Amino acid sequence: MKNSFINLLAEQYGIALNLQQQKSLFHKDGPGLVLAVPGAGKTTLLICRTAYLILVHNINPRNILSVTFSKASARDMSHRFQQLFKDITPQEVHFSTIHSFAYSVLRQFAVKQNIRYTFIEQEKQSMNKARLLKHIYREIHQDYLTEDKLEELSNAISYIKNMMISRSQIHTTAFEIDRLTEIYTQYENYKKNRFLIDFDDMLCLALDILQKNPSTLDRYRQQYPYIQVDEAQDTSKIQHEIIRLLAAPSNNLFMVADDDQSIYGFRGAFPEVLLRFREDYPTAKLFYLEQNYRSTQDIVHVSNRFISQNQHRYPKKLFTENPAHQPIEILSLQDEEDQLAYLTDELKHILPASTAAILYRNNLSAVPVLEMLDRCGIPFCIRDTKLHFFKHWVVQDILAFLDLSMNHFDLESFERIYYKMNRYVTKAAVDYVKSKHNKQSVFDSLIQFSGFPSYQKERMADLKKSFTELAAKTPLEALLFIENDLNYNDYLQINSKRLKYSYATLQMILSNLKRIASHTGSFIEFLERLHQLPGLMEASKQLRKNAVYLSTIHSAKGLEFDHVFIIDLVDGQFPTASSTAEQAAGNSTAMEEERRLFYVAMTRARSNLKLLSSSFYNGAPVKPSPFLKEVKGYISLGLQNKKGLNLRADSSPLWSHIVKPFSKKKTLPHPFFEGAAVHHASFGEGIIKEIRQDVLSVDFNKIGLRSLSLNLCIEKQLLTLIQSP
Ligand SMILES: Nc1ncnc2c1ncn2[C@@H]1O[C@H](COP(=O)(O)OP(=O)(O)OP(=O)(O)O)[C@@H](O)[C@H]1O
Repeated sequence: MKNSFINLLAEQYGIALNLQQQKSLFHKDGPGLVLAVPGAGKTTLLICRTAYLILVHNINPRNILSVTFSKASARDMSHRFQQLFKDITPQEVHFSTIHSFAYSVLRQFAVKQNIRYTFIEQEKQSMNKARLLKHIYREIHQDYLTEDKLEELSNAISYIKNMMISRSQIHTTAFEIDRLTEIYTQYENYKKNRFLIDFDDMLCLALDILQKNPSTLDRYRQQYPYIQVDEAQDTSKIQHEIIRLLAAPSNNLFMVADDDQSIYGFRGAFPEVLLRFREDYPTAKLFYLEQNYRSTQDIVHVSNRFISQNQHRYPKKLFTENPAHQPIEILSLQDEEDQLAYLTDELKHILPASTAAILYRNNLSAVPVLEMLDRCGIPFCIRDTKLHFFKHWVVQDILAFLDLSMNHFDLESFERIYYKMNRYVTKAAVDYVKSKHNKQSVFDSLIQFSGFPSYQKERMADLKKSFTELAAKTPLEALLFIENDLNYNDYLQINSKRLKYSYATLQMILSNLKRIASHTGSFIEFLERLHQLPGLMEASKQLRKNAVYLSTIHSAKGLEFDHVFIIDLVDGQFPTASSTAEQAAGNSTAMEEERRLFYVAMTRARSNLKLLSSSFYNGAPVKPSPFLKEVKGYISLGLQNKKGLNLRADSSPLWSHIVKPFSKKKTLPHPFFEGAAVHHASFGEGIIKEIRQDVLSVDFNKIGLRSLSLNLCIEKQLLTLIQSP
């Protein structure tokens, strides 16, 4: 029977399962855990096993509960099953998320009890989740909750529920949200009294119903004697609890997971269940899928070595029969500008564009990339919707500076920024300015305010002058002026801790703004661009064909591309500074998750993997990500194995083509030379300090030393020669 099913799969459906896949597929009764590597055919296995249970064991599809973590995976499984096996049964074969199973439990219960639950996430609600959390936060803290802090709070609430943390234990969590227990309690009370539920309440309520109603639990157990779980590494503690309860006592539980791809710790994923599966189910069978069908040997070899450094994992031997293609490339570029120029150049040659993806750790990295791709006419598709950059308060502050410079009567902008410039403007002075609103400009009111001593009035006159000067500047000059001359940078640096932001993040936001500003000639153009980019981003979601894919690594899970570029690989960004600090203090949990994240990123690539770092980031010198050094070592080991040579990585000729600085590119003919005075369309005047192939280092009068792509300057006619020295 078994053999004929395998033959049927091969002959009729064109699926030649390997021996490891076959072994796990034949596991029918009792607990089984399949540990798989990336691209090993986990989903292939699950849909084939579903067909096997139906065809060979005559199990009614209604009696199989197949669940996975995300809606996208459930849809993918369903689609793939339908494509292959739709003719094997007249019954519908279901693949769903655990949330959707929990919802069906809740719905049936609610109908019986005559309760009407409403989802609080729904936008139409007068008090939806976001509004409610903002309201509670304001009541408790007398302060506004920003969009990114809202996301953090929302994640914290989700984590508490998914990890089944009791209210009395909330204070033990690591979230940096003051009075979290109080916020959580008020949020829960508000919902409870109105039969409102959020996404994770479905899980809490379903578990509660199953625990408290033995007859209901029994009914579900009888309906689903076979349970299959895909992506089990992403399953949270409460989800595992629901599954554990349902599967008992027969425990016909078949879980497929890659513990090395568990990257949702912050949302409550609980892969520990996998690590102690044998303790929870002593009769459990363990299976391995170690053959990768996706990537070339180079990628598989390096990824395998890299992930093996984690301690808390099931050791696996990732291998592939795919050929070697070309070694992974590590590119050390000068700065982000250089990185963008490199990407543009590479992407021009990749056809169709949809075979390429640009992946990043932090979704702020997307901003300059999408701006550049749009400018260069390269179509892109961006999946992540939670990019708060354009609404961020730092961006809003900068816009208020610009607005006030253009309209000295703009009281709203003045109130937003007056205390962010270190100009000692008192509350009484602000009240006076308000009382004179519409009659005279805010600056004239400040100069006239009788409560100020004469030296302070002089300062106010200077401030007026500064804002008049500001209005005459180019957008980039204006941003630099706000940062430095109007002390906004100092404000960010001094207050970042109090505002619970890392200063590096705030700098990155300013940096992104400057990059956008550098490509615009006037305030209006700059404002229009800021307005246009979120719209382009939204519209890009519809584009998939022939568009480069931009994604955080988290959102790229499960996807694969011929060409993968992982960008911004600098120390402190990836791995994050906090994971490095925690590791130094003896706790490697966060660092292990960073490593898994990097592993997920590398294993998205089929054949071309490029890892990009830079020497400067946000204007400051940085070190490359320590992950790169490690990867370099593994690449060279791979080369040694292939060639049977014992070469030192940094001296071998083989090595030199792996570390390929961008500056090795051919440059177009140009009139520039070191020492020449030049004028740049955005950065103004400066002196060329160095020309190394395509990298031009210019010391600008206004912004200091910058590295530019020479080719880009020539192509876009950005740079002109002023005079010889
Ligand atoms: N036995 C096999 N022979 C040939 N190709 C296979 C086999 N099993 C799976 N594949 C192919 O390998 C690729 C990866 O399979 P699948 O998407 O199921 O992997 P996965 O384990 O879910 O990957 P990941 O976890 O990295 O997202 C698919 O293109 C699939 O068709």
